[in-house]
Amino acid sequence: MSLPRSQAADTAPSETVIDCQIDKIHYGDFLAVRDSKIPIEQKKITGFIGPSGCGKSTVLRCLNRMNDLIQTFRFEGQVHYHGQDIYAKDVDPVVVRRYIGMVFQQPNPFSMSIYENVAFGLKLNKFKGDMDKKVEKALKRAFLWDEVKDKLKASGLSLSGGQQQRLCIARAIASEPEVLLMDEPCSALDPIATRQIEELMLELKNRYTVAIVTHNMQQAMRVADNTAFFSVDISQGGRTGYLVEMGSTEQVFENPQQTLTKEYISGEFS
Ligand SMILES: Nc1ncnc2c1ncn2[C@@H]1O[C@H](COP(=O)(O)OP(=O)(O)OP(=O)(O)O)[C@@H](O)[C@H]1O
Repeated sequence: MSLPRSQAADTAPSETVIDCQIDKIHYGDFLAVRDSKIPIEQKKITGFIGPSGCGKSTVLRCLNRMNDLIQTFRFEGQVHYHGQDIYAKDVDPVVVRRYIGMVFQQPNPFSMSIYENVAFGLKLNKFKGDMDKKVEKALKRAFLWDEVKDKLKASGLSLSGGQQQRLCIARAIASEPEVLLMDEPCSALDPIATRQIEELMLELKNRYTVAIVTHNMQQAMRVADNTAFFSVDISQGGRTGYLVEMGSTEQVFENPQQTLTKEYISGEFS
């Protein structure tokens, strides 16, 4: 089974690559997210913002079925990747994650060499071509090659936090996904490493479609083309996240349509 992928050269830049319609997401009996429609546009960075617990990470992880690994997780809705529902019965989540890769909050290189970290997914996918070339290309695209080219056999864990996160990005892009999901990729990093990752994201969007969860609104403003603002509904006695509004980052920050968005943004900036 394979999933369709964009022919980048002959598609318009604003094509929707992932169209996510969430009706309900439960963890056990807990309704975590409801009624949210989130289109992810090709070769753009989409930022997810909102208060703690509003479901940003849950929604992001839905986009490549990463939540399937949680036993209590239940999804009602559809996530269409180029029109194909990735939650359909015959779709293998492992294949989904080959097209839609993920980078986590804590840099999590494997306890193996820098080279092996990048080659890991390729070996898993039984890549038969020139591995050295692939590893070099991924490390170059992750802006890490110059810093590690003379120590590829050193442990990935010997790198600094920022370098480890760039290594994880290299690992994620080595198998050429189309979409990269990033769950607060800078939250464990200092300001300099954060800035490097932000610059890298801006470069990556020339080749990849990116969605990022961030707590940092300035970061969303710096990197995101589109922004989705989520909030928490406590009206029924629960704490259920939902999408309040989504649009271009400029529109959401400068001309929000919803009072909740206005209040959240002005609260953060005043
Ligand atoms: N594995 C899980 N089991 C049970 N509940 C969970 C699980 N993961 C998340 N939740 C709950 O789902 C809701 C949404 O969590 P999520 O982590 O997606 O929110 P978030 O907006 O990313 O939060 P934060 O900004 O604090 O990281 C929260 O109430 C959280 O407690």
